[in-house]
Amino acid sequence: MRVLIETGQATFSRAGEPVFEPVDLSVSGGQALVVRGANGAGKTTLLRLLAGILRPSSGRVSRHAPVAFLGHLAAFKGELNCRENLDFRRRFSGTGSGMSNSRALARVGLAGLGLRPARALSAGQKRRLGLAGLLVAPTAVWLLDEPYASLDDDGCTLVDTLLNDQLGRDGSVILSTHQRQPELQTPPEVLVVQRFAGET
Ligand SMILES: Nc1ncnc2c1ncn2[C@@H]1O[C@H](COP(=O)(O)OP(=O)(O)OP(=O)(O)O)[C@@H](O)[C@H]1O
Repeated sequence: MRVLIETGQATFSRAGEPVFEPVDLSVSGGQALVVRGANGAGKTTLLRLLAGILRPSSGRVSRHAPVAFLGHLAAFKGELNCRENLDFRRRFSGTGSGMSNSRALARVGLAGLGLRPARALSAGQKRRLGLAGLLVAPTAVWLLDEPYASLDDDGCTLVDTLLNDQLGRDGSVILSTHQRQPELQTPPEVLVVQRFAGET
């Protein structure tokens, strides 16, 4: 299977010091990678590096396919309603056509909330809207930071289903999680991010 995203000895520095020990990873279509590590180890930083939001201060990050990043805080405009946010996401991503708004909202359990401003959604509903964003603008690589956060049991099962669907389309998923191990048809690889230990 084709490699969709990879790194070679990649790290990111703040104030001249690497956040985490250099990371080598390679994820192909149909593969999932779970990123683990202690609080502050650098999981979010690594995912932002993979997304291209940050640039590596040493080593390399190579993206061979379009990526979507879903962070802790959903990147939605609070004053826009759910449908408008999904329209924005679709236009902004420029990727191929995905689900319609109404189908995506129904898929994530937000049917009937299309006209509600994003700021008026509960924490879990905001996470679900983020998932809908992945469905309206499909990409080969999903980078998900704590995708189970704020979700109820049904929401967590929904995440697992969407992950399995993505892998079934030969997409890739890289996700961080403290809460639970994803229940996937093919067991994911695990990468433990190690906080930079300093020069020895
Ligand atoms: N904008 C920033 N400015 C300065 N330091 C930052 C910034 N963002 C993160 N850090 C620091 O970088 C380190 C890694 O943070 P990061 O959020 O990547 O960790 P994490 O592994 O995702 O943590 P958690 O499990 O708590 O979510 C931490 O020490 C954090 O304080």
